Amino acid sequence: MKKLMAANWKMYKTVEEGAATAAELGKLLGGLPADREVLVCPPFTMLGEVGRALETAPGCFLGAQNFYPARQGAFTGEIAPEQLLALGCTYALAGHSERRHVLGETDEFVGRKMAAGLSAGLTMILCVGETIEERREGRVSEVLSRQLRTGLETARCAASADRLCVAYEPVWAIGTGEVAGPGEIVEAHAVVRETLMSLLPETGTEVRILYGGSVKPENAAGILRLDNVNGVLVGGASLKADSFSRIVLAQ
Ligand SMILES: O=C(CO)COP(=O)(O)O
Repeated sequence: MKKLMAANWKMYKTVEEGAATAAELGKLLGGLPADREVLVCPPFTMLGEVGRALETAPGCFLGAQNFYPARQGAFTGEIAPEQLLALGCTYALAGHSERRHVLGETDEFVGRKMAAGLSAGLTMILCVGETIEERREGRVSEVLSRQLRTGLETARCAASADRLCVAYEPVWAIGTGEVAGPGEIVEAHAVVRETLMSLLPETGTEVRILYGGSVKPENAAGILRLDNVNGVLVGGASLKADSFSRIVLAQ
């Protein structure tokens, strides 16, 4: 199973800055090891330019951070999965903690996005993770299995392992510099794996599970060696080509 090294640029960069970072990244990743794949999820505005800059970089894919779960229609300000595919996107995120907690997306809405994205032909990354309060209350596995169950409920029939990934991103580790400890990551990824195996008995063992939350060049190699860690989803440290390429190549 190839490790997926994913960048989430969130709401950062102008078109020019994004294109320049992607071009630099393409050069730095010339010798991408055979067991790694790279994904860049920039803001909508620069999908075309970033896609073009990464076109010649082998093993690099383009992803969207979000979309609206409908084919087309009167949804002012929204973007459809088909419009992303037409721009060269093959991946998209759903259920990121910032969308759940800042933008109020519910488990049910995340489930609709998973179903719409998968049936349109995108590879979907379902993001799950507990808040610090939920962890203190001992509710990590309850929260993760609920988010996975509702996220995949309507999407299950369309979810083949090669077009589904899960990202475990503890909310308290995102953008805080406080990376989860190895024990916490292994435990949470085991819960995700078990839940996937019960929801998708045929393919649950093959779904890649990424870790996200304060991944840096200094801690990436250690995280990537942990059980059931099949890649990383990187925010802040993915914004500079140099630091993201060091994460991508970390051994
Ligand atoms: O939210 C994240 C990736 O989706 C993680 O962000 P940071 O790497 O900045 O903690």
